[in-house]
Amino acid sequence: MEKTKSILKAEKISIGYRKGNKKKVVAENLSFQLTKGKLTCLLGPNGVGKSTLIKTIMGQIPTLHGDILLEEKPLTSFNLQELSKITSVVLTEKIITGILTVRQLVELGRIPHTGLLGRLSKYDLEIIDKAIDATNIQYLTEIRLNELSDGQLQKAMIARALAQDGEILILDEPTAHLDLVNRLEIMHLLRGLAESENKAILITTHDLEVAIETADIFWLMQCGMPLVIGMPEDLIINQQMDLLIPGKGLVFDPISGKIVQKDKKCNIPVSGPQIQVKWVKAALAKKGFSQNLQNMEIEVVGEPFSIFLKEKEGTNTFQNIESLVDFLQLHKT
Ligand SMILES: Nc1ncnc2c1ncn2[C@@H]1O[C@H](COP(=O)(O)OP(=O)(O)OP(=O)(O)O)[C@@H](O)[C@H]1O
Repeated sequence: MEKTKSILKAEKISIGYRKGNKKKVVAENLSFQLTKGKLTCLLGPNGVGKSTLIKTIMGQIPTLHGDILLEEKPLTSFNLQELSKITSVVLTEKIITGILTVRQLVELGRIPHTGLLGRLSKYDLEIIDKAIDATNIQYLTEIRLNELSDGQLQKAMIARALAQDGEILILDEPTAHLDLVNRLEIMHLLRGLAESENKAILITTHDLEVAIETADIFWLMQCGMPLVIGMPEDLIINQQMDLLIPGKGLVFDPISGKIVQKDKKCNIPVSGPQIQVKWVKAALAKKGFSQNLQNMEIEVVGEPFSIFLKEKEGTNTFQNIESLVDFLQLHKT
């Protein structure tokens, strides 16, 4: 299959749950396609239906309306074993089988190909080694799962999914319990794997900033609306990131790529080296000094770090941002 061809697509489907003859529609009019070689991130507020969409794409729950096409055929025409050869899934739930070693976990990824009691062939062992190498966990192979950190466990789970060797990899909140360094590492790893292994990778995440840095494609999901799809940078320029923030006094700041409080930008003139100016302004904005410092100017000098607060009455000098903020709070509020 060509590198950029979509492997899975849907046109105006509805998703949700059936109980008896009652339907609960979670979202409708959803159109999308998953492309090999790309990392796609599904983002949206809590409860909007991301997990429901993921479960539908995995074939765990049927659509309420319309078909999902996998390799041009309806998803419903595949049985579970066929699906597990094409789609590998990493869910958020922690695994209970903590006594397995990392290598044994990765070997489980071959079950769709070997059967539950099947022996691993030379080819299976090659695929397992490749998955371990691709996720950089060679040093962990003999460690038991209950002795791993959350970040290491997540990598082992990704290696298991890679060993399954499907063309689609789906991960539900793969960075949920991780610190910033591990979140970035996992997302860069997934981004690299999408390209080097030519997988279509779909993840759900609430980690907007890390996702902007690493994703090829965003699917933005919002209540009652079709998915908004595009490269994160295009969506930022087209002012569509605010769709992720329903009110609550927050806005997406297209300059920093972060969600910030409305009216918390600092408009006080601050001059000096770029980094120092950025953080002086950030501290003033955080403390609410956005526009209310009349007839004042701030000059920052980098070496040695000094801040000059210039007013009609004279200039005050500070050696750090904290003392500037303390002074302003005491005298200007
Ligand atoms: N098994 C189920 N039966 C009926 N309704 C369900 C079921 N599972 C989830 N829902 C409902 O579907 C809606 C969407 O839930 P879903 O878990 O898909 O949202 P989400 O976007 O993944 O949320 P979060 O970001 O909090 O994980 C919610 O109203 C939820 O209560």
